[in-house]
Amino acid sequence: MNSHTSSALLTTSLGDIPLTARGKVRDLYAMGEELLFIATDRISAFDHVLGSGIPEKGKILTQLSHFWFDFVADTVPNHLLASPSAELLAKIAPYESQIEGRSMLVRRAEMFPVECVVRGYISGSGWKDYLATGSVCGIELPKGLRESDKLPCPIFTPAAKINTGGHDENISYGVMVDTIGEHYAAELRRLTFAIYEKASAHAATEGLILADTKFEFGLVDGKIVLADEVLTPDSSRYWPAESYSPGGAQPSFDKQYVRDYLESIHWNKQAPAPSLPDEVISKTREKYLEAFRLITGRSGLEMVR
Ligand SMILES: N#Cc1c(N)ncnc1-c1cnn(Cc2cccc(F)c2)c1
Repeated sequence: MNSHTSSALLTTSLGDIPLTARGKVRDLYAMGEELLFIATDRISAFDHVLGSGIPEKGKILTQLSHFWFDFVADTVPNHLLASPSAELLAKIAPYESQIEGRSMLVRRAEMFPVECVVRGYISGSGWKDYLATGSVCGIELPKGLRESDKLPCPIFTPAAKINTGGHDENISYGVMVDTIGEHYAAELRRLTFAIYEKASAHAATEGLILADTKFEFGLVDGKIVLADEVLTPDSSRYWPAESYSPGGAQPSFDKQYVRDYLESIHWNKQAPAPSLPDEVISKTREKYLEAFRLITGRSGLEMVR
């Protein structure tokens, strides 16, 4: 066990602000209409939270979300709280040093129960569905695609949120319409493509392929807002363009060291997730910092907000 073992990463509450949701690597605390969205240093791989955290991962990914929320602000409003209440600020003040830079104060939104996934390349669950059916989410694709091939045009491949912590389930656009109605389904699809177009173009200028990404939207005062984290390596597949080679899985920009290590120890995924050697931790941290520098153009981890 090293200093970043998972036991040091789990907090159950922030004072009297109740924990309202816990993901693999994110925690959400709620105080009325204001939420505290905390990105932890936890890292998951192969759907398991590992026994070690990556120092500053939460801060790096939060600052990336801030950057991207601002970058696409002219395309879609977001859930960030412009002015948190004095009461909430007072409540979190004792924890500021623990959560500084890796927390977002956001407005409670009525979240759509759909993950809005857009794919510019065929990979992951999309590749599995394509192999099985020749299509993804009911969208028929050209025959003969190789894994990681660039698609003729980006596709919208929504997924239904599965609250049990399992995999979200790919659904057709028609099912999405049945779930949230034609108006919202069409608008979320339009926004998803518009954000992806802007973000993938920016990533490409920095030598990064944004292969796919997942957005979550909600309603605040009846208006659609972009919520959750956005365009982070945890919600997106980023590939280094210089090593792009279709015909197989691409190296993950941020998690390849972790994946290679887990493969090297022949980790049995039914066994408890192992801790990581310090070298894997430090190299992985460097990859997150590199993504931050490339995407934001900022040399250091100075806060965006
Ligand atoms: N963002 C946001 C949000 C919002 N602005 N209003 C209401 N609900 C949510 C909300 C609910 N679940 N999640 C995902 C999630 C799960 C687990 C931990 C997390 F930190 C985050 C996001």
